[in-house]
Amino acid sequence: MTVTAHEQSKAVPARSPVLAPALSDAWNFIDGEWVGTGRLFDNTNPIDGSLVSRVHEAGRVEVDAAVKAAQAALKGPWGRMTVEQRCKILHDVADEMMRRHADFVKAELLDTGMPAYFAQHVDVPRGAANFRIFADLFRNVPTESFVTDTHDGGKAMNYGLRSPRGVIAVVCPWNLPLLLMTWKVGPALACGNTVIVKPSEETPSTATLLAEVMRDVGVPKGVYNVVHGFGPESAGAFLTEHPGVNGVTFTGETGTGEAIMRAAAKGVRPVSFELGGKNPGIVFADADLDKAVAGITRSAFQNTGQVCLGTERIYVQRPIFDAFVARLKASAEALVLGPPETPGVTLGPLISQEHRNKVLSYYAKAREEGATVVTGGGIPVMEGDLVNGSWIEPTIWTGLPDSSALVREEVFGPCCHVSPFDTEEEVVERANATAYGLAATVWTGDISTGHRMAAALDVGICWINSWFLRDLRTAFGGSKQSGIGREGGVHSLEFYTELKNVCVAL
Ligand SMILES: NC(=O)c1ccc[n+]([C@@H]2O[C@H](COP(=O)([O-])OP(=O)(O)OC[C@H]3O[C@@H](n4cnc5c(N)ncnc54)[C@H](O)[C@@H]3O)[C@@H](O)[C@H]2O)c1
Ligand SMILES: O=C/C=C/C=C(\O)C(=O)O
Repeated sequence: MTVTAHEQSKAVPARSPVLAPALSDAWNFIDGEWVGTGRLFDNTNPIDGSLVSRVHEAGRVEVDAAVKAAQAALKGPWGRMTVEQRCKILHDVADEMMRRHADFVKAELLDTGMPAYFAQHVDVPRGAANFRIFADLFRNVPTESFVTDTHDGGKAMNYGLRSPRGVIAVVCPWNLPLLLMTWKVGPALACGNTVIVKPSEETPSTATLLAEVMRDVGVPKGVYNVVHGFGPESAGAFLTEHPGVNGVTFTGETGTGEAIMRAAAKGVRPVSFELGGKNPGIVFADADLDKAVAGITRSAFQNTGQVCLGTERIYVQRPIFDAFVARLKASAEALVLGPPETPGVTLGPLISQEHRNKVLSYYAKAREEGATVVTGGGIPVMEGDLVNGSWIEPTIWTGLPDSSALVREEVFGPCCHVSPFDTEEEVVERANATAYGLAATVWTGDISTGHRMAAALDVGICWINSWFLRDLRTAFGGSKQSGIGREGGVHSLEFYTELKNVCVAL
């Protein structure tokens, strides 16, 4: 049952109730209005399984309404704004997000259970920065121009003109919901597009809250729309199949990317994909051991291993292998599991019981394949209501061959396999022997080694003596099955705009 705009004005509160206590609803946001459907699914808190909200699943009707609203908005006040006005309003969005920092943190914690400091210092501020950086950048990007000699001895002038691509579908995962959604919405809007966001069914809250922000700062109706639901036979599929969508930007699993690519093939619509990974972490014997252990602890376990850039395959040069494993074990065992706002907590739960079952199946597989369990390997003992959460132990294995599923497949949990290597050539070959190519982190005391490794590794992003250190002006994306295209800085223009060449005979 769709609630009409007229009924909504009576039925729906001025603010969406995402932050109200349990049993509140998360609504779709279409053409500046909250839209309920009566088809509700539960959004639960992974720390204890409690109900966060009931979410209105969008069907074809709501998706179609969102597409029509987004198309109309391209021709309305939004489409007529000057670049300056558009950039100013995106700064207003960022300011309002930071003013409501506590609300965004709370929404993100309820959906994901991530430690509060992570949402406070990474997820939410990066969400705001994703609007500022692209607003500032696109205001100042030149287009190319060439003078051409013509056959008759004259000249012609060529210049580039960029225009928005149109209606952009933004399909998002659950691991860093606000950060990853705004990473797409920021540049899409800065380029003058309109968007329809399909947040993950696991994490609907911050996208809904952002709708309030958009409305409160005066983003015209139809520019930012949210449709809730699942993938196949639900809002995700309906949106990506919709002929009125001019481009699909997606972050998520490689298999889902394949399904979306098939949907986008109809009508030859472009895609921008940030997909899965099985990223190597490589530690040379000359590395600063303290920094390398701290870095790999973050890259393997931060956000309970639910970071696409995380490292589940660690290669350590043989002379320091035993010392490194002992130090990493101590560091993993010092992580503190618990609810987001408990002081000292560094690790939250996995996103859901379903995802925990998947990760635990890999923990079982590691044992079957004869891995040495250095630490972890199971479910931690939690107290009170937390026993109903999707908690899992950070886990380190050694002793598996490179052919093992654990070393080849993305687990997306707080775990890594550590293996010794002898030479640079060997580790490059082993690191590259994967279908994925998202990121790598290399730890070495010799910067020349670092540069050689960066050039030799088949990845879109290579960190040397660092990890997840981001400058939003740089290219971001994966090679091989980890993605299609690059976003970040001016690279985002390639997907979010159409570039037209104008040739003028002089
Ligand atoms: N490369 C990157 O930058 C990056 C960043 C974050 C996460 N990831 C990847 O995301 C995955 C974890 O996220 P996830 O489990 O939410 O991913 P997922 O692919 O299961 O879901 C992502 C989104 O796609 C939707 N979806 C699912 N099937 C669909 C379909 N057939 N059509 C349209 N939409 C569909 C889901 O509802 C969700 O909103 C991991 O593989 C991780 O590596 C990659
Ligand atoms: O989980 C994946 C993290 C991706 C990070 C970004 O997209 C980013 O930092 O822009």
